[in-house]
Amino acid sequence: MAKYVIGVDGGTESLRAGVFDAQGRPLAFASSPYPTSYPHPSWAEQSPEDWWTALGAAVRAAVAQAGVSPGDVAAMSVDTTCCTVVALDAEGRPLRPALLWMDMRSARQAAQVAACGAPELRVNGGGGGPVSAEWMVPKALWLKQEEPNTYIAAHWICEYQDYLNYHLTGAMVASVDNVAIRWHGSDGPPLELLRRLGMEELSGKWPQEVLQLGARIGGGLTARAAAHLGLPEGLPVAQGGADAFIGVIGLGVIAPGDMAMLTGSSHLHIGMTDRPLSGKGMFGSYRGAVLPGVHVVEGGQTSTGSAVNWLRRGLMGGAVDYADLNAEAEAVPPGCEGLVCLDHFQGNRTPHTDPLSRGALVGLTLKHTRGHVFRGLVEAVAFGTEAVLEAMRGAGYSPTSLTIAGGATKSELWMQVHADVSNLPLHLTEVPDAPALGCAILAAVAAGLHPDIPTAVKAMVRVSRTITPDPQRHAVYRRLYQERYSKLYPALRPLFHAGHDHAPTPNGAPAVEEGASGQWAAAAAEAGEAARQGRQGEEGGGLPRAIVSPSILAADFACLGDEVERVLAAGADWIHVDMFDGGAIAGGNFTIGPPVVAALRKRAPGAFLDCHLAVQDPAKYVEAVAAAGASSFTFQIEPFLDAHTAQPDAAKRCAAAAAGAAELAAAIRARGMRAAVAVAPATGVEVVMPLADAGAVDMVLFMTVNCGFGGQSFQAQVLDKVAAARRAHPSLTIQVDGGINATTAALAAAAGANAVVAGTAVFLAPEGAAAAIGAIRGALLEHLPRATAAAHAHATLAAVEGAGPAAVL
Ligand SMILES: O=C(CO)[C@@H](O)[C@H](O)COP(=O)(O)O
Repeated sequence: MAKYVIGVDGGTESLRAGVFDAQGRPLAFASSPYPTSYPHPSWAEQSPEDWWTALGAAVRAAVAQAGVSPGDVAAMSVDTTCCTVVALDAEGRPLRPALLWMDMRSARQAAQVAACGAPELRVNGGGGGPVSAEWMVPKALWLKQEEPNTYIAAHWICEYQDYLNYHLTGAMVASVDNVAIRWHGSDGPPLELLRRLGMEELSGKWPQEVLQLGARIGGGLTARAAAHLGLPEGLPVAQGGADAFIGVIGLGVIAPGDMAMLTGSSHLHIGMTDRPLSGKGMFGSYRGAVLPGVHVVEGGQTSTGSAVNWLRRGLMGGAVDYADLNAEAEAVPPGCEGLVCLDHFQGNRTPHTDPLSRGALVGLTLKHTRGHVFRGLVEAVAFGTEAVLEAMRGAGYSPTSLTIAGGATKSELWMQVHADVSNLPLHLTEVPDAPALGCAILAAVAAGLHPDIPTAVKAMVRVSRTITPDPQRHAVYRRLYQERYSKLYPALRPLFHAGHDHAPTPNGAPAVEEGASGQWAAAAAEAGEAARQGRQGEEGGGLPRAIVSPSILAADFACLGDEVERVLAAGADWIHVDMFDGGAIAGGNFTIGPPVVAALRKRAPGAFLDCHLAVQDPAKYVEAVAAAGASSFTFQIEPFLDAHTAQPDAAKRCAAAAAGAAELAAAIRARGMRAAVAVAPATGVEVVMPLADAGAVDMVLFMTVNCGFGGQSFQAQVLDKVAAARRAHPSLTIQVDGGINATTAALAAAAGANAVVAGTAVFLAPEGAAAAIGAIRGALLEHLPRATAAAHAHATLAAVEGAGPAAVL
């Protein structure tokens, strides 16, 4: 009878396969790096085909090294990074590279998800969020908003995990683990959440079947997969899950009260409980993420190993090794003779969930040595874990032990300090490769070598050592924690947040997501800059980006800053600022001037301020509006036409108006703003086309109501002008403004508008701004691709026939 099992850990940079016997003893391991990791220079992406290649190489090598015959292998299982999202066609072929878990492009979408207030969000932080850009829904929403063609074409949107299992077995299934922890799906698909985001269709793109860990997938290995791995066709494949959570099984942490602490550059705390819990400062609980009937709580620290690595490499240039640092730190008494450190070098994941928090060394004197600083950082990490545990205790979860794996197990000092600070015994297990062993356990269950996961864990995981806390040192640390460490963050928070609390990043998204490495944070910042300038989707003449710009004319002016923050958090792309001078062109309404724009810029430094000046003499305000911080300056064309009323020839009158307008547009651009021209409903499209043809403006705004007031009815006849402009300019940003809601946005998008201004429908939405923006954006995304595809076809035809853009109107 076949007696060996294969566990595969699909990590961030490589994939590692292990061959184990039914008692969990490893026979061999083999790793295979992904041949072309991060093929895209700016983002965290991976090629799914690389995963497949690496899987074949690692499994073959591990089986060969173990010296077992393929026929002696009873089953296999795979874990992968979680929230590495792929878009596939119906045959499982990737439509684009996968978005790796650490890809932070979806920071704005994460803020949008968090702001929608759906009941499925309640599991985290006692309902207070957060939602990370790492997770499935923000990433899928990013695809929908930024790459709508791919999103629409995707038959499947799923995880790295699901991709491999599909190619192994031919069955497209999801893991209960991923679905519960990162898809908001403890109780089935999060339908209300998706509805509020205007993306109900996503649940149809997800795998329809969700399997328990250890369940057999389909009919086992297909002939193609068997040939690729060198294993028998039909070999059972067991459902796996997220690497860290499968690692928890490999550590034997499955019973209520158990907690695993996975250490590396960061720390992850994953605990089991027999009842659902929710509280401030912790993630979860996730029902059944590992075992049916068991709930999982989660906490984390972003900078732990990376903080000591910063000291050794960053500060000391790697000139000292850890053995020396450990020895020097051992000689320093607990409390480091007055030095207390904060471990938030890359922000804090839990309990504070504050991406702006930072590390600190407080109480330095000239007698402190590098041994003090090293110990201070180790103590800070252990205190940080205590803060995580304290939040969990507050929610009703008190772990009885910590089972530890990863980098911290290499230092006796670290482990003892952790035990002493938390006052919990620390267990180490025999097999440090916990994720691969966790998969092997699931495979053993699928193969029938053990009847269930708890029995398999008992047979395959063994505690090799326990570190017990010292009561005296615990008492010292308890006092230090209460009197010093726990006071550091609240004291320093105002400093970390100074100048940041009001939208440090584009569109209200969090500045730096926890867990983002510098490279990815920089990429996110770069994206933010593109968002601020409204540049996405415009390069290369592609599909123009869908833009929702709430008009503050419908906001409560008594608390304008709060109102703007509210719609930014709800997912607004731009903020539309109507600056009317009270004249005829503004329908007699006198609204706001540059000082208000300056105040908004201060409050929302990263927001795109889309300023529309319905004024008789726009040139007069270019300086002041630029100085106030506007991102774009839209002026009406009518004053330029009025200046040439004496000209009887209509064509000449248009040309003269266009020349004057082009001069103004150039002055606007020279002051660093985008230039746009607006057309009243009664004004013909031919007046502004020369400006667009000459590339003199960045956007054309077709007013769908007469300027002046919000709440008017949409004038559908304007759409003929929109369609004409779109036919001539497939990639131009074309905006409509007035009477816009999800229904009229759909009409406008079908005609070719990609940007919409909506006041009443967003600020006064009874269903909330996030749902309103989501519905409007959904309408744009649904109808825009066909309009722009037709425009591209039309433009191509016109070019082939030798006609210029103006001729195709
Ligand atoms: O410029 C204007 C009106 O003149 C618009 O920006 C309105 O403020 C849009 O408001 P709703 O029609 O969406 O309420």
